[in-house]
Amino acid sequence: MPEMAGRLYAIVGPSGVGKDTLMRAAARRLPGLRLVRRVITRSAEAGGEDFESTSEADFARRLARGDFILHWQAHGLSYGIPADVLDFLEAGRPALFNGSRAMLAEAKAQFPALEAIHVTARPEILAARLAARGRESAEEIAARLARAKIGLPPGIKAIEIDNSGPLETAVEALVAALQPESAKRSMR
Ligand SMILES: Nc1ncnc2c1ncn2[C@@H]1O[C@H](COP(=O)(O)OP(=O)(O)OP(=O)(O)O)[C@@H](O)[C@H]1O
Ligand SMILES: O=P(O)(O)OC[C@H]1O[C@H](OP(=O)(O)O)[C@H](O)[C@@H]1O
Repeated sequence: MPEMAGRLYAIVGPSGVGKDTLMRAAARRLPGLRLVRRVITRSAEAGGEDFESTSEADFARRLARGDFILHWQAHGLSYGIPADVLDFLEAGRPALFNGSRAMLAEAKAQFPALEAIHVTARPEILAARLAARGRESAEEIAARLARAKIGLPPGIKAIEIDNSGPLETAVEALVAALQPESAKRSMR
């Protein structure tokens, strides 16, 4: 197994760029990598990633109790990263979560060693992928495409991966980024 420290990684980028697909492919290549199962106030029937569905009221209760190490809102939904990810990091295992570009400054303030991985793809490719995935309505897809342009917050450094082309090319870049020495070399 490739060498990996107990580091926390956030994969970010516009909706439909392929974050979940890349995460699953990287986990198949790196058996020690922990993929974080997010808590989301989205219906369990939505499909897509493996997540824990909850209500707004339950999310708020858990947030107040300190159950999330990071949390944010986007697309009218609340997202939480469960605190049990700390156990994996403390045990020296790396963990990767699907994050939000908008919360990266806050996440880096809280976890200075956090590595951000920014995945991009050309706008027409995003539109085609969201339509083909079919998880959202046409109206929701339009809102996600409008948000695609926000980019990274000013001053935030990230490893850049273009997933406009074949999936395998981006998977290789992600696997390299998740291994500390290569990650350092490709930092901007
Ligand atoms: N390189 C690629 N080539 C072709 N299709 C791809 C590629 N990468 C991802 N896809 C497809 O694009 C769609 C969106 O991917 P995915 O759900 O992983 O995106 P995401 O970034 O996690 O989106 P969201 O943030 O909305 O959850 C999926 O149907 C996936 O199979
Ligand atoms: O636009 P920004 O702030 O980067 O991301 C906001 C949210 O959009 C995506 O949500 P989902 O996975 O489609 O529910 C990301 O995973 C993130 O949680």
